[in-house]
Amino acid sequence: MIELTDIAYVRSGAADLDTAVRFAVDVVGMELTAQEDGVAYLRADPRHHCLALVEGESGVISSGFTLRDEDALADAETELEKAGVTVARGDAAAARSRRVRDFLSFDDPFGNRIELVIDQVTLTAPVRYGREAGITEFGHLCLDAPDVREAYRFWNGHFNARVSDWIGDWACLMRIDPVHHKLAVFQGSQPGLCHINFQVGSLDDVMRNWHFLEANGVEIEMGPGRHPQSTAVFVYFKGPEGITYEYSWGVRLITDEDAWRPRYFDPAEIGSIDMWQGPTRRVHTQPQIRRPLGSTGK
Ligand SMILES: O=C(O)c1cccc(O)c1O
Ligand SMILES: [Fe+2]
Repeated sequence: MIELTDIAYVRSGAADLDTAVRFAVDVVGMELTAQEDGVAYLRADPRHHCLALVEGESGVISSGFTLRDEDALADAETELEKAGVTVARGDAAAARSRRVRDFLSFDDPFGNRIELVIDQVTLTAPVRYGREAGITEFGHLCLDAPDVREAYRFWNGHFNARVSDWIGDWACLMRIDPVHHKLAVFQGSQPGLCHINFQVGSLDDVMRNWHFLEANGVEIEMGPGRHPQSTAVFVYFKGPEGITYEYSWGVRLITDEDAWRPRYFDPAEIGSIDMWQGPTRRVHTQPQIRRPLGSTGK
């Protein structure tokens, strides 16, 4: 069993890097921590970055998760290879580019590129948020897969991911620590990034951000609303390069592991995604860039 200790980052291609960076800083409110070799690093909390925008073809490149140490990394490599998963070690330049000491990459059964990293760099300076959006941390990442049940078998079979709630066969919300979910898989025809979530400090932040987004002509994909699963109040919006962002506040913590029973919500029932029953627009997905394993492509 491979123990994911946290989410680390999303790495994503940007055909128009400057526009994507401007949006991430001026609209989403992240800090641009560095920009070099065609990669822009954005952070929302002490992690060096939780979003790396890589100049080039548009689309998600990989999603990173942290492991405890190098023994855990070596064990993960063995376990995945035993299960028939093709795994590649990152080279020094690729690790440096990710601001991690070492990492492995592999594809999930659907082609989502996953990276397991150790020693992601932490920055000690206070985050200089690009805007006062109230962001407190990188909250969760959500992948697409054509078969959500199969995706759960993968994540639960090899990793410490446990389902917190199902939304039919449409979505699986998984926890790797007490936070209701840090990883989710949504049904989609292709592998890809469904959305990236940032937690904000208060309900007021969600609502202020919603007004800010509307006033600045940003496309609201859904919300403000309240998810019945995590009980978080949310708003989804669309940024450049097909990236959907979510702000949310009030995520449920599952503190008694053994007492929690995953619920099953029917996506066809009213209120199953948004208890406030707001209009449901399709959450946009950023497709996965398919690259041969080992070619980290920066
Ligand atoms: O927070 C949630 O519960 C949630 C539910 C459905 C979809 C999401 O993106 C969520 O974050
Ligand atoms: Fe979400």
